[in-house]
Amino acid sequence: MSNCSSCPSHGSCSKSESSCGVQNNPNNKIKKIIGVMSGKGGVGKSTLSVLIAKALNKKGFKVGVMDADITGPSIPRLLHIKDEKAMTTGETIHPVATQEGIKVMSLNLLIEDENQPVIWRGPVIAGAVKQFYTDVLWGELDYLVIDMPPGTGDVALTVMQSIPMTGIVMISTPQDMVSMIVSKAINMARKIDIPVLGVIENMSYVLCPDCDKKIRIFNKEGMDQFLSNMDVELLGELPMMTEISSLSENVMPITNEEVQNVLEKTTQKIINA
Ligand SMILES: Nc1ncnc2c1ncn2[C@@H]1O[C@H](COP(=O)(O)OP(=O)(O)OP(=O)(O)O)[C@@H](O)[C@H]1O
Repeated sequence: MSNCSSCPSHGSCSKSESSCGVQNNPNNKIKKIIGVMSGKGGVGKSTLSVLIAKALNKKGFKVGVMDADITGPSIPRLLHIKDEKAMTTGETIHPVATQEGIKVMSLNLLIEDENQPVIWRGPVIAGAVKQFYTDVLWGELDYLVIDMPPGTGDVALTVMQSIPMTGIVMISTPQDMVSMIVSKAINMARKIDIPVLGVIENMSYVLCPDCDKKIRIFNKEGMDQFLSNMDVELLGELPMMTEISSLSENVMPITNEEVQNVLEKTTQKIINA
């Protein structure tokens, strides 16, 4: 059932209640929904979804993470809850909460063996993601961070059309092919009228362990050109580093100053969205 008063887009939406296809669960009060998207797989979407959620949680906000990457769900591992299972009562699914209180829903929290593949066709996957919005008891949240499915296909489109998103943070890496595909994702978001809050360039450089020099493997000019062509803000550049790649094994927060700066700028942008 569509319910304008409980919708995160209430007040900024041009649709009437009768023309709205979004189903809001009346038991949930979610203030803002932020998608983390790329268009290209393997660029760090899930990693950044977790880092952004943790940064918002550290600021004292109530945060949830929805793992909409149904065929490659990695959020439970990254948040150290891979052995937990979500409970269901009737048609309601209860999210699993992390130690710091972040509520999480992922297909891997519903299946017995995380190593089993999900061999479903697009519409079934899209239906599962919609259920993560309508049937999960998120309760009161300041922010729901959605780790978007990779690509700009059917599932991403359904998520973007059926969940009222406040904005999208795009993740890219400094490679020509990636920025071309990320441009498609940015154009897709704009066509559906979802604001793109900015781009995080992940794996931008490696820090020399001896002299701290930034070693850039890819051409930086290509990224500058991409940002200006797409008229999109750069939220920051993240180094390629072990502290980030070992997020699923390491429970200690990442202390690197550059990572902190990128997360601070991103969370401020989300808070002001
Ligand atoms: N800045 C970084 N430094 C080092 N490793 C990183 C960094 N960002 C991501 N990785 C690693 O790259 C791999 C892919 O990251 P991640 O799973 O977050 O990408 P994704 O875009 O969500 O992928 P998929 O599309 O498959 O879901 C992971 O092994 C992750 O640990």
